[in-house]
Amino acid sequence: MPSILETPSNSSLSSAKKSCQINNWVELFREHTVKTRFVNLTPEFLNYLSADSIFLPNSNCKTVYENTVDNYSDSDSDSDSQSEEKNLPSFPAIEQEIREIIHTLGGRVFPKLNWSSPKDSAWISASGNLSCVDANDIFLLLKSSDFIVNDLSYKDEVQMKLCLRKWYDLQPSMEFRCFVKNNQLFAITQRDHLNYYEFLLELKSKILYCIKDFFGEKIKNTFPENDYTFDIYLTKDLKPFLLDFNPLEKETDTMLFGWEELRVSNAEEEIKEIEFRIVESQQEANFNSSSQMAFSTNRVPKDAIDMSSGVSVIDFMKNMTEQMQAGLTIDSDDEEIDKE
Ligand SMILES: Nc1ncnc2c1ncn2[C@@H]1O[C@H](COP(=O)(O)OP(=O)(O)OP(=O)(O)O)[C@@H](O)[C@H]1O
Repeated sequence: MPSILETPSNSSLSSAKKSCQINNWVELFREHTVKTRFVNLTPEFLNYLSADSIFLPNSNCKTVYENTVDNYSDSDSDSDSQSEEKNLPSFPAIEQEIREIIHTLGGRVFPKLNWSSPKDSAWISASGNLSCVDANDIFLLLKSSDFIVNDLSYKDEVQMKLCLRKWYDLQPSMEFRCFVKNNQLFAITQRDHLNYYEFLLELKSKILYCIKDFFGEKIKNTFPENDYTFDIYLTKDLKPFLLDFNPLEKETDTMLFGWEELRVSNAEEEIKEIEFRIVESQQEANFNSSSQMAFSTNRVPKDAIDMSSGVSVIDFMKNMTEQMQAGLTIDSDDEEIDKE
């Protein structure tokens, strides 16, 4: 499997990389993707995101993370922390815009920048996933993620945006990554390649048919590139929704395919058969999980968490767990994407 995070070899962006920015494609597929809003990010805010240590801006709203740190503060350190607060950056306009968007999108959002979500930092949030109910939830996830660091490395070349998408409790079994070369769909993989979903074996040919149709009717002549990947979510009625585009480049995760297999695949000729891979047994899922553990490089943030109050990561996690057990997790509202 290719490594997901690779430092760009040079700073110029490929055409596909440009087109795959969510702010560049979402309008083209408005009817076929989830509700999305954007916040323009200022240079000051980008500097804050790029700064090494994890700290939250001066703000009125508090996350579980901040409450945890506060719990550890004793009275001697209170005045110190008050004077530190004065030096913290603050972004009231961005926070206000985020609050309004969260409200418009129904109270919970999924955050990402131009290309990436902070999926490697879900562990730090109280919910254990990427759902955010206020601005500080978003800041904490973005500040803790290596994928976001990678997006920020392009900040001098593109206008960086914070993208907020309406939150849905998606079924990982129904997500598929599809590969396009020379404007032809030639391969599809189950996106959650670490789990075996027996029911997919029976649905496989229907799913293939749905994705093939959707590609031909909605994507092929609309997306302005010839080589790329797209991610599809199928509702329980097998209605396709677009989740994401990525360049057909080595930095994109290829799940059940090896990069070399895709690279050498000859899509110059007309594709007669699309290769569709799903996990076919529990043993295969176990094998994929153990390989993922062995080669994983993106599971924890690369920088140690700099907690100025002196709370160790272990104490922090312990306290976080206690708070979660006390009921601070966000409940699912069972909302389905097909109710849109
Ligand atoms: N609106 C949403 N609500 C809830 N979960 C979502 C939403 N959008 C995406 N997800 C989940 O987050 C995962 C990652 O989403 P997305 O592809 O947008 O992020 P990414 O960082 O670009 O990932 P990749 O690098 O693999 O392309 C998806 O596979 C899906 O499970």
